[in-house]
Amino acid sequence: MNMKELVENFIKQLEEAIEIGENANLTSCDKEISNIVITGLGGSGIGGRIVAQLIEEQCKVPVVINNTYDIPSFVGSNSLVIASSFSGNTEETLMALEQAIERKAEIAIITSGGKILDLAKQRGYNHIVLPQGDSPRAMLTYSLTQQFYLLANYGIINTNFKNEIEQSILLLTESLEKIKQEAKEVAGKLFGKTPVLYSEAKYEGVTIRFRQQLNENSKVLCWHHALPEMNHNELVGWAGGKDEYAVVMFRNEDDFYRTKKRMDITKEVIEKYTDTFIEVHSKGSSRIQRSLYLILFGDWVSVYLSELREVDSKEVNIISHLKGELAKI
Ligand SMILES: O=P(O)(O)OC[C@H]1O[C@H](O)[C@H](O)[C@@H](O)[C@@H]1O
Repeated sequence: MNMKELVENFIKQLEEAIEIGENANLTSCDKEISNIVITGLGGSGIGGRIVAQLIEEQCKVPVVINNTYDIPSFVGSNSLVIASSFSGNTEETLMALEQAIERKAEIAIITSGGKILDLAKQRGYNHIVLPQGDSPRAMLTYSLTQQFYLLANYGIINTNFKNEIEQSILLLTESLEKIKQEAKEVAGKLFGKTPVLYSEAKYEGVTIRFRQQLNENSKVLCWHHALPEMNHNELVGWAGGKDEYAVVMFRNEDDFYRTKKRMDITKEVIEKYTDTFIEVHSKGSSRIQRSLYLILFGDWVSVYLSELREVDSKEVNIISHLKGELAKI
């Protein structure tokens, strides 16, 4: 499947992801979990980051997102370490996992195969197996959904997420044509420019996902930042702004009221320096729904922009080259 077909499958994947989670064979643990580390890279790390933000209101223990070889020194026998790797062979994730095992953490794994699945089976760790496929970033629906199932298994969150994902499926199905149309328009405005992506802090994971998709699918450089922090540094940097930069600001009905005002003022400031400032308003009655809405929107923008740029949205040859070079060491 090409990337466009994979993005086209987003809603279907979500349905399948629920089924996989429902049928997962998970065991509970007696330990009291005092902290959680979600470790993974790229398309497999971002699901954890987004979910960590989505559960903020009900999760009573700290959740740390880890995107590197090492794990934080606080990880110990009362930690839950969730390792997410679609291929199951990403070296950073495997090394972080080894350390978590040495520290006797509770381990849970999300993967479609590879070394990590072998390890999970050998050692009897809780694991959820995703369907085979390619491009981990096109499998986000699965890895994100399974994060919820694992967290619910350990009693970290309640099971309301299932209903929320089902509601999201309805919302996305209803909104799909509008999402695609708006995404196409936004891609047209981003074409030939450097995208700059903003959102409120609690939606930063979703904005990072958008950046990653523009990087890998559209093959463009871009950056992101979140409010209010952006107001305390980057806003000043806009003195060096120009029309070459195109801003996309995600706006959500649950953005904090003071931050909404900040967004309005930020827009007024930035519009003095660039003629492209696009506001995208999410839809949905919950944060899960709004997040999935924006993720799908961003995925479509990345595909449409790749078409305008006449690049293959799926290939990531440069990453394969990098991995090849690393394999020689
Ligand atoms: O999910 P994994 O197999 O661990 O892959 C993690 C990352 O690896 C590579 O860098 C891919 O090009 C990325 O698209 C992917 O997200």
